[in-house]
Amino acid sequence: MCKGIFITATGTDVGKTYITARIIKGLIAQGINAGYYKAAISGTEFETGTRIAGDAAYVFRFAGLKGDPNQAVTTLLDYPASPHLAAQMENKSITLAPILQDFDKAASVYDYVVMEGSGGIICPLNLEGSTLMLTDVINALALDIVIVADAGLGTINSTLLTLEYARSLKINTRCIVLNRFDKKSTIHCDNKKVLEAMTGLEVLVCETQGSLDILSIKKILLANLLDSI
Ligand SMILES: Nc1ncnc2c1ncn2[C@@H]1O[C@H](COP(=O)(O)OP(=O)(O)OP(=O)(O)O)[C@@H](O)[C@H]1O
Ligand SMILES: C[C@H](N)[C@H](N)CCCCCC(=O)O
Ligand SMILES: [Mg+2]
Repeated sequence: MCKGIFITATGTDVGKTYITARIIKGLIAQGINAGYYKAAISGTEFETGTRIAGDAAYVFRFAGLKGDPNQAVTTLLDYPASPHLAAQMENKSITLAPILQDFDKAASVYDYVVMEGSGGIICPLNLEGSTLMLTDVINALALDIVIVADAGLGTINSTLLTLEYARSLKINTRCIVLNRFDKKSTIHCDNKKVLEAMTGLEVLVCETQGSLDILSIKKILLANLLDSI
């Protein structure tokens, strides 16, 4: 039975891909057949005339995943905007069914799927006709989430807002990861303490150019796997 986790963040460019890659690599190092999936990538790159889903390519390369990274993404969009807008610009319509099918396909290949979100927890995938929000996908897949947040000033507000929004939609948060964490920073260390106290969640850290230690991986994810035993 496939288990999975959804990696969201307090916004775009916060480190979802960076952390996702390290989670998958850490799981594979534990002998778990883990893989990657993303519903929509906006802001593709071109290499020798081929459109590349950059996030997926980075994760496949870093975690040593086999196959075509583009196949791990349902909708590839060129323009670096909210997926709903980037899709409109290409006359595409992002709908739920293909996402659920592609996640199930990933679940048939891997024992554990780490799904990366787009932007932050509130991200429109389609605002024309049938509205589709990223949270609709999280709920349809019944996935827990990990919230990636910057470690610095402002993260108390943005992390708690993200958490409260998830809770308002009955989405379960597994833990928080403070990214670009500097253990010498008074603010970063206090942010970790405050968020632990105010949320009751594990607050893990990843330093700049750093990784997640295996204890963190076990705290976040193996608990999921243990649930299924
Ligand atoms: N801990 C870190 N140390 C060094 N570089 C980092 C770290 N976290 C993120 N980065 C870099 O910062 C940039 C943004 O990170 P990333 O691409 O993971 O963000 P994202 O949340 O996935 O963005 P998007 O919303 O576009 O998917 C990337 O170049 C990434 O390699
Ligand atoms: C283009 C960017 N790198 C991401 N792929 C999409 C970010 C969506 C942000 C939506 C918003 O909150 O305004
Ligand atoms: Mg990303």
